[in-house]
Amino acid sequence: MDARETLEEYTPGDFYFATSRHTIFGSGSRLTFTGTDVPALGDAVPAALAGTPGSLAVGVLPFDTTATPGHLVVPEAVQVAAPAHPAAADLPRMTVDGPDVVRAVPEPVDHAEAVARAVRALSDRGMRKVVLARALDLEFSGEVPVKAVLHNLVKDNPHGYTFAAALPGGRSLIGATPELLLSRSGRRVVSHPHAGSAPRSADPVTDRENAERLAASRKDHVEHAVLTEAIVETLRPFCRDLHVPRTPSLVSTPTMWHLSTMVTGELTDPDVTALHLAGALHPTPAICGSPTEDARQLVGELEPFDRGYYAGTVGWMDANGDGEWAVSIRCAEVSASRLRLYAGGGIVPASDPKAELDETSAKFQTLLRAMGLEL
Ligand SMILES: C=C(O[C@@H]1C=C(C(=O)O)C=C[C@H]1O)C(=O)O
Repeated sequence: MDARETLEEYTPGDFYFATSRHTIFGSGSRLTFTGTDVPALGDAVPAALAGTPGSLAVGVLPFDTTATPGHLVVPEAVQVAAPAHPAAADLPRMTVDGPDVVRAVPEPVDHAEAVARAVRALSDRGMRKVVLARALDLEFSGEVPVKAVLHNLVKDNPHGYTFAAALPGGRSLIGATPELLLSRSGRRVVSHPHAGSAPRSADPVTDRENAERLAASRKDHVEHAVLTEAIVETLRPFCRDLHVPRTPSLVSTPTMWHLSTMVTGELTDPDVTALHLAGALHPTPAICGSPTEDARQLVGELEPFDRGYYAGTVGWMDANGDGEWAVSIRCAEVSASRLRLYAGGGIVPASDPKAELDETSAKFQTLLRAMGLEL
């Protein structure tokens, strides 16, 4: 089956994960693992897969792994197909009828106010960074056309990780993220953290200027360094060799510019699985902050919703413990006729509330474009 056929076959409830290496498609569920104890999930999954070569577990971990259950399944059927791109770029766009209602949660002015409070809290509490998110709630007259939105997301995003995964209660998580939390292939591990952002522009001159301003932004480099340091600190004890570029690279998605750092390492103990490592890294300062516990607390104080599976991780693992776990951002949770879309940004002492509000609006574009919406 090629990547295009897997996309045609997809129905909500299936698992779809398109990367530049392959497209993983899982349907049905032979076994389900759910729970708030991530290390226990990390033990149960390889035990269940052992002895069944070629089998995979796929699924999601939430932002708050202590409050919301991780949800993993062993699909009845798994296809590992070729990458969706470049062929997917030539697919026709699917039409998505617009929603009847769009509601910002919180109102944009209140998000900017929360950012201002976060900046004060960082200095009062001696913290380095917190990530604040906001949401858009969309209500459709019928079922949300998840398949069409996924199709357009795949078409629009040649790089990164474009995904759809089942959540408890018949819900789905769909999105296209550029950020790799962790992949493991044998002893080789890779993490590709992203922090520091600027919007893309249809005008090439403005687009270049935005990129150059980001590359030169002290504030964004500070935001990025907090993240990379945390990733390196967590991975170092597991690795006998860790390669960390000295300076971040400028990378882009169709909607955003980012600073990113490709961290690669060699595992000391080959029995440490991809899920184990993803659980150790999560929640990184890309989506939570630093120090982690203080940031988690501040997120709870300032955001008027539960993040659910946004800012968690989505991916797969095989019987050998190899796998890929992407950071679940640029995504939406879908339940029947409702869709909640999330976007957040890292706040550091030098952050400006209006710029942070604009950054979340730009990050919403990944999903909004796939729905044909201009908001
Ligand atoms: C939190 C999000 O994105 C994260 C935050 C970034 C930032 O603050 O610059 C950049 C990339 C992501 O790690 C999101 O898209 O919702």
